[in-house]
Amino acid sequence: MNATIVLLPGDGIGPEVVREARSVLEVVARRFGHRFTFTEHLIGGASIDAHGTALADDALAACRASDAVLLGAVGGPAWSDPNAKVRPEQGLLGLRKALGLWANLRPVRPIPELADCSPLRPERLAGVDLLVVRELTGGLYFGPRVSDVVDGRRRAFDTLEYTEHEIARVVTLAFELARERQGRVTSIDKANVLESSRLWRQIAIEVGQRHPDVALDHQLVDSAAMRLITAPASFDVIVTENMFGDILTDEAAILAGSLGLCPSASLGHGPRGLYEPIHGSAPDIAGKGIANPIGTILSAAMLLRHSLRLEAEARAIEYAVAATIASGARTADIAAPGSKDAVASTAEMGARIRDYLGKVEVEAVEEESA
Ligand SMILES: NC(=O)c1ccc[n+]([C@@H]2O[C@H](COP(=O)([O-])OP(=O)(O)OC[C@H]3O[C@@H](n4cnc5c(N)ncnc54)[C@H](O)[C@@H]3O)[C@@H](O)[C@H]2O)c1
Ligand SMILES: CC(C)[C@H](C(=O)O)[C@@H](O)C(=O)O
Ligand SMILES: [Mg+2]
Repeated sequence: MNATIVLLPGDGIGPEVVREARSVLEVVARRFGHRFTFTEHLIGGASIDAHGTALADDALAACRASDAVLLGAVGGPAWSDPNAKVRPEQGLLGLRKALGLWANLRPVRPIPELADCSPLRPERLAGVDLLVVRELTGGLYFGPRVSDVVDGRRRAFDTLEYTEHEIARVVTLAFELARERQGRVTSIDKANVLESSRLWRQIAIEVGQRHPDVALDHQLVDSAAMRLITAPASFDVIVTENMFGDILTDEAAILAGSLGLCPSASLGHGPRGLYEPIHGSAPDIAGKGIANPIGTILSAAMLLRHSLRLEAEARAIEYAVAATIASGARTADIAAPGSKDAVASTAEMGARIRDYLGKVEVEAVEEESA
């Protein structure tokens, strides 16, 4: 197939990890006989420096015209002045909104060989396989906001606002995805305090009534944060509002062993999606060539699966990542403490994954995925 993929490397480690994911996609194209056309654009701080805006019109137009977008990360200390008029994160939020990407899928499935990397005991990690469906274009991120001075005192507020429609579509998607998995949805809210959460819970119940084959339970976000650590295997699909989902998924990433391992897919009504690792620009390690590229490479696999409907190709990447980990390759973030094994750079990890991809038996993977 022919597909146009826009690359938005962004800031910090973004360009380092996107470079590896692009090379992985190029190997997939060669092995499976596709033609992927890549165009690259600036976003975030890099775009502010070049154009004065976090996402220029031509970059957005290219994303709109593409089949899928692969993004690295935005942000960093150079653009973090609280008084700044323009911020890198506006580029990412604007892109999600402009493309209508209201659902963000964040799967977490710990790899057994990496159990040592997690601060949790291995028995707690047994059977963990969860998917967070995070609402992505509503809530505190997009509600009315004010920062002003009243009677000589500074004041600021953000608004957590949701409509019935915004909640229903993302909760419905969570139920549909649960049907393909273990058939359980946990809706996470703060219904003991927030009006928006009480509406969220009512809608979740109504959507649940239309999906009687899927089990629904509700949890309050504070105790859910605890249960993610004490009983992570009790979750199948989690659905939650934007900010809760942001926070809970960084926490859940630690079940996998590192933030650097976790991919995501942002989807709306059509096939076009935005794919990005859940981590940020990691200013503390940027430029050192040591970032873990796996979250971005697995995001590229999600791109193939969800936007291009290339299931066999997506699985081939996932097999290659699993084989690479099984062979002992480790970037610094997933190296066993005190391990004497040579630690792989970002580029070495990418190259090892591509080597395994080169050995995948294309026909066997295609048959298995059919
Ligand atoms: N999607 C995005 O673009 C995105 C996501 C989160 C944060 N951010 C931005 O990134 C900047 C830094 O935020 P932060 O430091 O709070 O979070 P971060 O995710 O950038 O980093 C948190 C910690 O995880 C480590 N880490 C992250 N990704 C890694 C990887 N691939 N390999 C190895 N280690 C990795 C970092 O070194 C750091 O110690 C901020 O400007 C923030 O707004 C962007
Ligand atoms: C950078 C920031 C706007 C973003 C978010 O909060 O959505 C990030 O933390 C994420 O998880 O993708
Ligand atoms: Mg986040």
